[in-house]
Amino acid sequence: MSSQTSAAVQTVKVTLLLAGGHQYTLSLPSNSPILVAVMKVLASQTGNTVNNGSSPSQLFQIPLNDDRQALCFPSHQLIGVLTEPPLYVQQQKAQQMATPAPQPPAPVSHTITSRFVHLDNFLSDKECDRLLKYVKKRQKDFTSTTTSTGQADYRHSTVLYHFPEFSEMIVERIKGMMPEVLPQLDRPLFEPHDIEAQLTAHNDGHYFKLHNDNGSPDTANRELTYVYYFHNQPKNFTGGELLVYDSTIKNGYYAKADTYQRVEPRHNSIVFFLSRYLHEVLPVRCSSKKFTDSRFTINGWVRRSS
Ligand SMILES: O=C(O)CCC(=O)C(=O)O
Ligand SMILES: [Fe+2]
Repeated sequence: MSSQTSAAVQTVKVTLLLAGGHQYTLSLPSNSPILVAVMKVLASQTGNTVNNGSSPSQLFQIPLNDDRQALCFPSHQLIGVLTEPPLYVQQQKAQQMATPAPQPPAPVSHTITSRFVHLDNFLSDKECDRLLKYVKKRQKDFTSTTTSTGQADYRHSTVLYHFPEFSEMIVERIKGMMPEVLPQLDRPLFEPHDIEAQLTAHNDGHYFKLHNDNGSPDTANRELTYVYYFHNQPKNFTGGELLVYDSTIKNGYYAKADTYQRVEPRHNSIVFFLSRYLHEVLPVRCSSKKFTDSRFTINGWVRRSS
């Protein structure tokens, strides 16, 4: 599991001052990769006493308004940054930036790579054993999954909705991980309004086709999806990888790109990603067809208040 701590992370109000007198204000975690990139660009521009246009421009693509919009601009349009509380680029770093090795220009791409955080060893060995014994005992309580659209053949798996022996512990841990996970997904810290949890089993031939997790009015405030993977040892299925698709921006809205991030359902690992990302679960092959050999998950969603 990542050892990153949250102690120094705070929300920074950032106003981007752009060429032509434009400005945009957004809130970012102080360790946001976007904020770091913006400050680096400024520092590197300071190093060129006269900006003769020789330094390569990069394309900034910043999600705004809960991802309903994106602000895109080439880095040479960035004139200054107003931060509250004040942030200063360290002088030494700025000087290092001032003499950069020549770099090839960054390719201008309209594909936005989807971010995800995948952490191993989420539970202790003892907890995993207890969980595997628990699912075996509850096998008869699993029911077939459905989708909100009711579309047949869109999803095949079984699910257990009520499992307080584990769901309460998992939800508390997920909550405690928010300060570590959100900055890595470039999202500001927020107090979760609710965290849902369900226990799923994918056996032979099961899958979940392309979907997002917040596309209906009753799911619209889902911000993060988490999936905790576990299975019998040795593993007795193949497939079942999670594909998280990248995005492009079409007419100011996010759309699916052809590229994706592939997540292996590793035993005792947990993955976090934005619920708006399109994703799918590839078919599972489990020749024994035994329930206990399934690809198991505890998965759910972190909701914000509105
Ligand atoms: O099992 C997985 O890897 C993902 C499950 C999923 O996408 C969902 O339940 O919405
Ligand atoms: Fe999903």
